[in-house]
Amino acid sequence: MNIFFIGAGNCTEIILEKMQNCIKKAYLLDYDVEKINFLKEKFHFCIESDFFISDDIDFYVECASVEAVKKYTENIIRNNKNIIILSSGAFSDFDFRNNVENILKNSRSQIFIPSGAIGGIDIINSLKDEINSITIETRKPPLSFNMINTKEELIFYGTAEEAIKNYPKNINVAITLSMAVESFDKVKVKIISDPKIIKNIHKIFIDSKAGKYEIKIENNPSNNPKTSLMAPLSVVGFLKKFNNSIKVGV
Ligand SMILES: NC(=O)C1=CN([C@@H]2O[C@H](COP(=O)(O)OP(=O)(O)OC[C@H]3O[C@@H](n4cnc5c(N)ncnc54)[C@H](O)[C@@H]3O)[C@@H](O)[C@H]2O)C=CC1
Ligand SMILES: O=C([O-])CC(=O)C(=O)O
Repeated sequence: MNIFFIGAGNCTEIILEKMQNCIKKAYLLDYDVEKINFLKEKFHFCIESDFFISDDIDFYVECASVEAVKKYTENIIRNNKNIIILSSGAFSDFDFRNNVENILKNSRSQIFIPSGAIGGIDIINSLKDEINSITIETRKPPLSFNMINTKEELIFYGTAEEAIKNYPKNINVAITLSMAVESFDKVKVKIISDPKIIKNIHKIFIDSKAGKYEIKIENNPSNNPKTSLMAPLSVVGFLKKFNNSIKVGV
């Protein structure tokens, strides 16, 4: 499999590590050359690259930033290529979302938004219109927010759209939930900076006509304290099962 990675940071390193037996060529794009050089040293199949489109590439994988998603997605889907997007926060921008949806009407591309650092998307996919409200409470150590508070602090309460504007590297999960439920009004977000914890904890509360659901996720952080290890692992899980004939949990 040949993969073009947008972003050569923490998540890309974890995906490369876990997929090294399945990847033939990994093209790396990053404006930080040191990150690229580090990964080239570590994995012989990595190639530094400017952005390009080619039939040689099986998947584009974005592990960079909301800004990078906005910069590269249009070109990828106009050229009928598939992309996996971790910085799902980009979809909180109505104009971007609308443009992407219009292009996809005449494209063979598929955009895959992995469950990332959370779970419960299967419940939302099943219930959809039955859902009244979703709340996500995200609790991370102060370092994730570049804070040094010594007492627990509620640093945000509001909509998913406002949350990602304020915390673009910490709360993509709220936009993933909004995309799953196809509504940007139903998801409310609480963000807490908590000095007592060392994990990234997400609690998701779903109130629906079919029942009530509470999901608690206690993620170990990766080398980037903002990012839970499960986020890149969700991309690995997706890539490994993409070609399976039996798909579980769809
Ligand atoms: N959907 C989810 O559940 C989650 C999403 N994320 C998101 O995944 C993304 C990657 O996370 P990490 O690997 O931990 O971050 P990281 O900061 O370690 O790596 C990102 C890399 O992308 C590069 N980059 C950013 N914008 C770029 C651009 N426009 N052009 C070229 N290079 C660019 C940076 O220089 C950096 O090397 C982040 O946006 C993060 O917020 C993280 C955790 C969970
Ligand atoms: O990794 C996490 O726990 C969540 C995260 O950073 C995000 O959604 O952007």
